[in-house]
Amino acid sequence: MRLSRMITAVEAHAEGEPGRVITGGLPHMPGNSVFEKMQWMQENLDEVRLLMLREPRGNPGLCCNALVPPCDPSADAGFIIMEQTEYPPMSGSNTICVVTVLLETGILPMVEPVTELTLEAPAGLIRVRAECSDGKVTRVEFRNVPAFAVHLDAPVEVAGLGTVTVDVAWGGMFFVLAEAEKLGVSLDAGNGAEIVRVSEAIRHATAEQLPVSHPDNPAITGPTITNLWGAPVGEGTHGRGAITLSTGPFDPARPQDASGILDRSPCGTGTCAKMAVLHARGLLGVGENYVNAGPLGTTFTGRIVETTTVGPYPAIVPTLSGQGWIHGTANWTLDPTDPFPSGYTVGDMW
Ligand SMILES: O=C(O)[C@H]1NCC[C@@H]1O
Repeated sequence: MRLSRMITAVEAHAEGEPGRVITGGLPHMPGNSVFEKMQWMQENLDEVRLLMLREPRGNPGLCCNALVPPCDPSADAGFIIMEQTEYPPMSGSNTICVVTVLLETGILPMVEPVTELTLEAPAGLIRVRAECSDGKVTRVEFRNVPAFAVHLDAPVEVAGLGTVTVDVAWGGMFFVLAEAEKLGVSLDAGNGAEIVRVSEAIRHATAEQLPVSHPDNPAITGPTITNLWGAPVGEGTHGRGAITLSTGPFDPARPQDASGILDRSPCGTGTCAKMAVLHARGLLGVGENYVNAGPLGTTFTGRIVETTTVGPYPAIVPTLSGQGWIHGTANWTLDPTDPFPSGYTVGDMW
């Protein structure tokens, strides 16, 4: 066997959303922060993201993370997040997967009943409190980067839909948010194909008409991801969301061919963006919980712990919690003669 790559990974999911964690096999990535390492990877090693996320080693619904040494001396580990069309600066489900893998495989020591640690994400330092019992991480709560709304009730012209009223908010990624009922879109998981088509059209139009960038890091732009939200349906929940991740480019001339995938979890950064919008509208206060349900009925619990500002925007500091589960380990390899060194996609499911 000849190998040009051998990548070890632990397969995990957070409330249903898969987040593969690469634990070995990648070269040193230079940079003075995990954000810079992420930029280096994007420019020099993007084939690894494609290799891991595309077929035959991946699928449209997969997210992936690379563990990297942190640059900030106060951090215990660093991680670069990879999704189908971007390197998100932060991600809730991926943070939960990374913490679960770090502690349940012994990369970092687990202390029961609570392990406290700090991760360096591309978006910054993330303080984590993991509840642990009998060697299992039973809940991961993290203090997210500050979340804020940039646009509230902004009109966007969307091909095929007309004028759509949207919010644009940052929760670790830049989201465009719209109310599903006003669009006549059912949030039932069985309606996933329509949710994805409508969401991609809205995201594309919003990115063109209302482009945004992060005041503290203008290299972070968006919106790149969509949150169609609705009224709660499950007991003890406060809201419901269907988050669409793009899986390919959007062609405005062929909106019916839009390719995207629903987050299987309630989406941690999407929940934080929604909380920032609710807070900006005076509908969610400091100390209040927001339990958000995703397409599988699983939940993430958000909580506003304090307020702050980011550039010109009033912001909230949210915590977010949920659980992750390891469901496999893998040694992914690449034969130097493999004709698909970056994997492949086929239009039937991408
Ligand atoms: O939980 C989250 O924040 C994410 N899940 C997949 C897309 C986002 O990164």
